[in-house]
Amino acid sequence: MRQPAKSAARVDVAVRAAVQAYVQGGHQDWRELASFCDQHYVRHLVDESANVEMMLICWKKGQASRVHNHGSSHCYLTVLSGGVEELRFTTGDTPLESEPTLAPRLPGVIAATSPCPLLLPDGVNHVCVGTTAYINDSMGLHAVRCDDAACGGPGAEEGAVSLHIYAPPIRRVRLYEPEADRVVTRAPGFRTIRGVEEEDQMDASLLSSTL
Ligand SMILES: N[C@@H](CS(=O)O)C(=O)O
Ligand SMILES: [Fe+2]
Repeated sequence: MRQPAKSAARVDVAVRAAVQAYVQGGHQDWRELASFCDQHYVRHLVDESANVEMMLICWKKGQASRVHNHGSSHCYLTVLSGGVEELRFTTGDTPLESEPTLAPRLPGVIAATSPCPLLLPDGVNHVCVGTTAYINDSMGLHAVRCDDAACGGPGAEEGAVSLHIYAPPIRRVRLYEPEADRVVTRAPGFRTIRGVEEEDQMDASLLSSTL
């Protein structure tokens, strides 16, 4: 992230203030956009500009993101309902020679390289309602999961809903797949954009609206 520290600090103050005002205001309008999918977590774009994008992510219990980066963006994750667990990873300092490899045939997939670097666990955060977590690529990678352990044990909620603000919008992510020994580059998709369903994204098996 090539951004002066002062400018990053201004973004940080502005985003946190806006999010906290929204949370403290007890707004419920996000519920109109929130819908879940049985197969995987889903992303709903609320709005975007050249500098920032805002989305809701709906997680059923047990659903998780794979280990990923955030395409050089600032990433703010605020839980609106339920709770999620964030597992952090680093890849260590060793530069790794990587070669192109077979990429999965899924929408948005751009390329894959092998091997997958060793993923070193770097902490666990439980993000509860009203709390904001922050990550960028210089801090490492993460995988997020919704389960009963995340916050407060079994609840009546169907799962969790989180509000994500990425600055600038994320156009490419890297997905780390140790089981396939590869790193996949993908353009992330959405289940809905400003409340309108993305028709080509409705086949859950294509993982289009997840990373
Ligand atoms: N960064 C992920 C959600 S999370 O795991 O932070 C996404 O945009 O889909
Ligand atoms: Fe993420």
